[in-house]
This record gives sequence, structure tokens and C-alpha cells, in this order.
Amino acid sequence: MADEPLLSVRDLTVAFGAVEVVRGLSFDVYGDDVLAIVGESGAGKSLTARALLGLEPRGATVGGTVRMRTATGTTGVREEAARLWGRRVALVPQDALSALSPVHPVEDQLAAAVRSLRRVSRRDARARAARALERVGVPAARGRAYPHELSGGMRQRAVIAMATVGEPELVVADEPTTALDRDLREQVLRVLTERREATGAALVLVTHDLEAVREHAGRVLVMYAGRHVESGPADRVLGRPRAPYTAGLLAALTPVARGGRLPAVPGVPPAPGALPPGCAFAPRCPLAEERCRTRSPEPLRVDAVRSVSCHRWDAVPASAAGLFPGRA
Ligand SMILES: Nc1ncnc2c1ncn2[C@@H]1O[C@H](COP(=O)(O)OP(=O)(O)OP(=O)(O)O)[C@@H](O)[C@H]1O
Repeated sequence: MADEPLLSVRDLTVAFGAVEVVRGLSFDVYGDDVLAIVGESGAGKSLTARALLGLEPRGATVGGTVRMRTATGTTGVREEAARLWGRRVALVPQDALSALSPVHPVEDQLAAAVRSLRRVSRRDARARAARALERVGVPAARGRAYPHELSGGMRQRAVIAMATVGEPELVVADEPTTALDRDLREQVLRVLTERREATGAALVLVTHDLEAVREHAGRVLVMYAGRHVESGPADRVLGRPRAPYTAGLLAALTPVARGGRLPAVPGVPPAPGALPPGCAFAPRCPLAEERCRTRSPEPLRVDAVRSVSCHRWDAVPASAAGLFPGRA
């Protein structure tokens, strides 16, 4: 891992009117990193991912800084996203159809992307496009298909080809497999991480899927109600969570919890406009005590590589089942 981060995010906020949905988030992404952002629905994962690239929805106000290291110094990614698009940073969205034009065959779209990035002839661009599609497992014959003629898995592969054809330094994938069947998810994630490795890009992967994090991520950032909960090397965070919330997400992965279709953690996250005072997770937390209900925990370095935002981090038992016995 390089010493200097490729991307430094400091105090990122995203608000709709007076309601902050991402609240003071700071993290780094290194040049050879796969950073997974996990958390329940509504935690602010997608908005964080999109805000990194200046692609937040209309009506959102973004604060804080997102800086990217380059050969010539650092640069504000959001400000330059339009110019850098495809070359330095790229997005793989949840919904492939939204990323592809409905009126052109995918190979033509990819060839156009190649020509926007490099001075090459049409013929050369077409050949590069076909190769890029083949590398992600879209057979040459399917390149002439329009997006709606492709299966969901093939479409998402085509989007991965689009996102990586310019060999960007950073790929942000916003729940890239949510729309797919379970069997296809792993295949498509594998294609994405293979392309990342082949091009040397860093990857920010937004996902609900902790199994995917275990399999593919080097580091993980757990979010809850728009804030940092826990971050560090994925194997260590998932192997021995230090935040009760992470322990709850893990307990929900056990066969018993799955079979019973239990929610990840009992209760539901608070609505962004109605956060409790103190730690937003306190009302659902089996370890909460008085200070948790009054004072919001700040990220604390618990060792050289891990941070936890929890007053009770040292009381979290080694096994997730110890905290959420009904789930495990
Ligand atoms: N365009 C919008 N206008 C108002 N609120 C929004 C908008 N987009 C998202 N939100 C709110 O911001 C919060 C965070 O949304 P976000 O999509 O980032 O969550 P998420 O963690 O990615 O969830 P999911 O896993 O379901 O995609 C949610 O409470 C959501 O309702």
C-alpha cells in the first residue's frame, strides 16, 4: 500500500435543506486499495460515493474536501470531475441502464468513450472497444446489441468495461450488483475486481454484502446514520469488530439469522431529520449507557490502522453472537 493516500476525504457532509444525511465523514483511499463502504439502507453510502465525484443529486449541498493526489500535486476531485471523467475517476452505478444510452449498440458507446479519451482512429477505437468487452466477458457478437437487448449481468459487465477503458486511477462502484441475482453478483464483482487489478486502479465499493467485502475488499468503512462507525483492514474489522453496530451486521450473516429473515440489527435506523442526541445507534445498542445517549462519539484510533466511533468499543465481546445472541 502506498504511503500517501490517492484520495483524501475530510469532513464530508451532504445535506438536503437543513437535514444532513452524511455528517462529517473523513477517510483515505490508497492507490492499490479496495475500500468497501457498508451499512444498512439509508446510511448515506451512495450519497458519499456520488459526492466523491461531484455526482450528488440535484438539491444536495456538499461540504468538506475531496482531494486526489496526482503526479503534479493534489487536486479537488469534485471540482474537476467533468474534466477528469473516465481518465482519472469513473463511476460504476447501481443501474447499468442509467449509464448507457438506449439508442446505440454497446460497442459503439465504448468506441466513442475510447475516442473521447485517446486520439485513435475509428477503426482502432472499435477494435479496442471489442477487446475491452471481451475482457469483461461480453462476447464479440453481443457488442452489436443495444443495452435493453442484453441481460442484466451482461449490461453491468459492459458498464464495467466503459468505466475502466480509460484506465482511471479511481473507480467508484455504487452497489454495482444490487440489481442482479445472487449467482451473478459474485461473477460481476469478480470481473470488476479483476479489471481493477489489471488497470491498477483503486476501488471504492459501496455494498450491503459483507460476504463480498470479505472476499474482495482490503479495507472497510462502516457507516451508520451518515457517520463513520468503524474503519480499518477488512479482515480485522470483520474478524473482530470493535463497534456494536458492526457486530450486529455480522451476526445477521449467520445461517440462523438468514433463515429467519431477521433484520441485520433489531430496530431500524433513525430518520435523518430525527436523530437522537448522542450516538445515533444508542437506541438499538445493547451496550449503550448514559454518555452514549448524550455525547456523539468521535472516531478514535484504537491501533495503527483502525478507527472506531464508539464510547464502548473496548466492551464489545470477541464474538458478534455475544452481543446479538438472538441473531447468531
Ligand atoms: N435526492 C434525495 N433527496 C432527499 N433525501 C435523499 C435523496 N437521496 C437520498 N436521500 C436520503 O439520504 C439518506 C442516505 O441515502 P443513501 O442513498 O446515500 O443511502 P444508502 O446508504 O446508499 O442506502 P441504500 O443502501 O438503500 O442505497 C437516506 O435517508 C435517503 O432517504
